[in-house]
Amino acid sequence: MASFSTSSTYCLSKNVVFLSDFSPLYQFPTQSPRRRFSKKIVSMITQPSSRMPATTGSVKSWMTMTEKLLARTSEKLHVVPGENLWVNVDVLMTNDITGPGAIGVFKREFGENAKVWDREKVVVIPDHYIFTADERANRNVDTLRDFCNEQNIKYFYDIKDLGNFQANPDYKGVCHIALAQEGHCRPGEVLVGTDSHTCTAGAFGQFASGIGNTDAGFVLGTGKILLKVPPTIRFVLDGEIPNYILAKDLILQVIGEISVAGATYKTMEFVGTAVESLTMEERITLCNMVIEAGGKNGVIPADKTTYDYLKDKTTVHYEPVYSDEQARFLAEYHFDISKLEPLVAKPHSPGNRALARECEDVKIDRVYIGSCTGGKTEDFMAAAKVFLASGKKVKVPTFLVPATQKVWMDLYTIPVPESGGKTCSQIFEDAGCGTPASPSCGACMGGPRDTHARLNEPQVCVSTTNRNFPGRMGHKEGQIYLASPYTAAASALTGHVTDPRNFLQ
Ligand SMILES: CC(C)[C@H](C(=O)O)[C@@H](O)C(=O)O
Repeated sequence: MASFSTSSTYCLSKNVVFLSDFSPLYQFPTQSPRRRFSKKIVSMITQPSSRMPATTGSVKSWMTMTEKLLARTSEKLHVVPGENLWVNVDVLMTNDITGPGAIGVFKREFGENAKVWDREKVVVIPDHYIFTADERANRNVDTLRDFCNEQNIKYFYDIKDLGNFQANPDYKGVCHIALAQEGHCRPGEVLVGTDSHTCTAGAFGQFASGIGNTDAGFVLGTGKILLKVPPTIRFVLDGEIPNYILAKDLILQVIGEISVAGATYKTMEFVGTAVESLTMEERITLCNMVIEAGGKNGVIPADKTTYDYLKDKTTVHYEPVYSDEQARFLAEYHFDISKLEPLVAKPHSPGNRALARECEDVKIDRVYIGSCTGGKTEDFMAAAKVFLASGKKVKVPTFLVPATQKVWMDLYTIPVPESGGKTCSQIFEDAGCGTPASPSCGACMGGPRDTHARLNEPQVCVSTTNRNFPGRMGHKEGQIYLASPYTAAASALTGHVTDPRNFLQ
């Protein structure tokens, strides 16, 4: 278990309560690396069960949200942490990096002519290495296209004209944000994807988790996945959020507290008045980074904010679930967010938390605003607010990579509050930033050498992305400071890591 710092530097009246011990149940099964799917198992789990779970008995069993989500989707009345379940998947997402591998497993195990279990539940989103001349990267997108055509996949967000993303109306961009914007994230459901940041969708009150290609190949064939029920750690974030703090600060605070292994194979459930006050895009940021603490999934109870966001995005009926008041949590952490200060994660770990104001001697070479974590409309609005408040120009190259086409469009059309009607794009131009680039994961994960904004030199970058491991954005000696869009914009204006309060107060 992580060590729990009680340092007052972070000014939080926090306490940690350990509520129960499930530890003997976390043993991972060992598997042969060349496991092949047994025909018997496949047919056993794909046949409808003739035996319904018992409904008699007077003992009420309390469950957490995640336990309820997994119980419902495995057709059980009650589940406990550590239990292995065959879960029915509502949505399987794959992208251009992992999709070809998952398709390969599916074909190998189910046969060249096999059909996916449900053509409307597979969502295929090219987004990572798109705007590149790299032949292997281009081939990956072609592989996705061939498969989607062959299988008649309903939701394939294709791109053919790499020279002009706008000529591709189907193309969306970063998969986790596209999933949300296109209405594939719904409370009460199970969404899995071949990308570790699939946990993002937990913001909608659903079970969402990244899976490997072997599991994805199996899901493609059967619609089922074998999951061990994770125990839940509850994070209670209370207090009014100061106007210089964003969800990125909240999650950096949490990861800094519990470490990058502090939630390994556990659910991170976020509640409290601060969480309730977050917009959907901010909730997305919070859940997006639970994997950086090892979390199996992150989850936020659905509420009016969720339902309002979904109103014009889906007509699918969904049923939210909530943790019982008496549910058993592995531990509970309490944070008073009103006292939080802007944070960064220093190189080379998302858990390397520091106060932005304590890093102001760090000279930087560039700033990157983009990715599933920090490339949403509200992230750019936040950066624009800082540029607007300063009235100054950036001192270092500042790269802007909108997550999706919709975000890109928003930058050119939505007026920034209190700007006299200016859009983000105008404010960025006035501040001397780069032009918003074609939507994709861009340089967040490095990518081929010709990727826009890739770190090709051993430079220091302040970034709104989610990972700062060595080599993550390209160069293995690059240094990445993870930060909120406020802190990233403030740092761009000074050329040093900078606390945004220098401009926002
Ligand atoms: C491409 C994918 C395998 C990878 C992940 O799973 O996390 C990427 O999205 C990332 O953020 O590092």
